[in-house]
Amino acid sequence: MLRPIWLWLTASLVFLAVLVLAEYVVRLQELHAREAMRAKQMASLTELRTAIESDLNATLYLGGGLVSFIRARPDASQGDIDALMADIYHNSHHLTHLVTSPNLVIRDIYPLTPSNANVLGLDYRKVPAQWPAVEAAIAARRTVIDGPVRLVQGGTAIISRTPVFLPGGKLWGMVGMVLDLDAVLADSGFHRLSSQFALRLVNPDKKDSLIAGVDKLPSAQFNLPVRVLGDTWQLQASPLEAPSSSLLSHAVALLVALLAAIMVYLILAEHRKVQFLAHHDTLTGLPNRRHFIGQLEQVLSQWRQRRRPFALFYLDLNGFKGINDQYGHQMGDAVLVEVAKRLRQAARGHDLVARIGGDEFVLLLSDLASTKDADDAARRFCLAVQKPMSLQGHTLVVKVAIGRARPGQGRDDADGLIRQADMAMYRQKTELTS
Ligand SMILES: Nc1nc2c(ncn2[C@@H]2O[C@H](COP(=O)(O)OP(=O)(O)OP(=O)(O)O)[C@@H](O)[C@H]2O)c(=O)[nH]1
Repeated sequence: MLRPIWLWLTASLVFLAVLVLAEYVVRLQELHAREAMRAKQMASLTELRTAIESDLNATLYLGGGLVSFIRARPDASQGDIDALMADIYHNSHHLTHLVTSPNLVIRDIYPLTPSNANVLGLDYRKVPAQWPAVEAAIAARRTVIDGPVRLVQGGTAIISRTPVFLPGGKLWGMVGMVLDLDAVLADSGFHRLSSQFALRLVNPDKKDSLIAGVDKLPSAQFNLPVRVLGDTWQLQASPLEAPSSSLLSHAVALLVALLAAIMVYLILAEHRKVQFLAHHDTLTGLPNRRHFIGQLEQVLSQWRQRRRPFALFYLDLNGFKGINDQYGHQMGDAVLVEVAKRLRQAARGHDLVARIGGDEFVLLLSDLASTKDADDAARRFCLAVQKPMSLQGHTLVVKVAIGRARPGQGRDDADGLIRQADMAMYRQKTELTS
């Protein structure tokens, strides 16, 4: 029969196994949720990157038209160039102004506002703040993006400077475009996404100098290249909200494991109860005939192999029917319980006491040193039962008859030996009565 410790052990194992499995499922779900969230974040940032790129490049490519026009018609009148500059300005969204500087001296600005009119006639070579960028663009023979710079009229801007080389290779001068960076970022959704991400736009070619966004980002989880003409900037981002692990899911996993363990414990406990009832007498709690025969068969098989001595006694109460008749059935039950208790107390550790009938008990002593031991035990059992017992306000003395079976003197199977002991008991009872 299952021992209680096994019930606890099995239930604990089930608890652990189910908990590990449930936690695995919860972790898997969390991982999926995190991956889905990351994909969503990546999609938002890619959309932002594309918006910035297309906005800036579309405007800067329009400037390319002006450069091509000058290259094709270096002798075009200022009026023609002004008309083209106006056209470009009105076809772009975020252009603050355009500048043309033949021979590196600012000649035209569109639109010509009072604030920038005073830079007309400025020679780049004489402005230390601007000359390095102009010189770099000439050396690279391509458009160089500079900025961000604070505009006199407010906001930040980026400046594109394109050197214009005539077909013979001679430098004509520069074409400059000033773009309102704040407006580009606002339209692209940069500020809107700043509520979800710590965002920054940097120029890696200039030691990660900041173009827009937060000053510092210790570990950017997203890094997207933003291509602006020939330059590549970096859009760096880290989500502001860390993915949270759901406490509720872990609590549910724990609960499921606990319920599984409780269910297994109850099923095993019920199974144990059924097993106990099948092998025990409900009144006295002693093993019943079925259990006794099973044990006796084991002892018999050892006896057959090694002749290991054992003793089997059949013990019957005398005049038990009279107790029932005189004091009632309940008193009879109490006597049976008391007898069972006394027999159990008189038995040694590995002796087996069972109740196999109304007032009939059997005793199996499987570890005997000698025949004398068996006689002593029989006496001990009889004396134990025959001591006066006080039950329900009455004092009773219950006498017993006992008989012993001796293997090797008849049928040596379990039923045969029990019958032999029964008959020996019956002989003693008849002798006592007569
Ligand atoms: N109270 C009670 N009585 C039982 C139980 N099982 C059987 N009995 C009664 O026990 C009695 C046993 O009958 P007998 O073997 O004739 O009893 P006895 O009076 O001891 O007879 P002898 O053995 O010849 O001395 C019967 O009256 C049964 O009804 C039980 O569980 N409880």
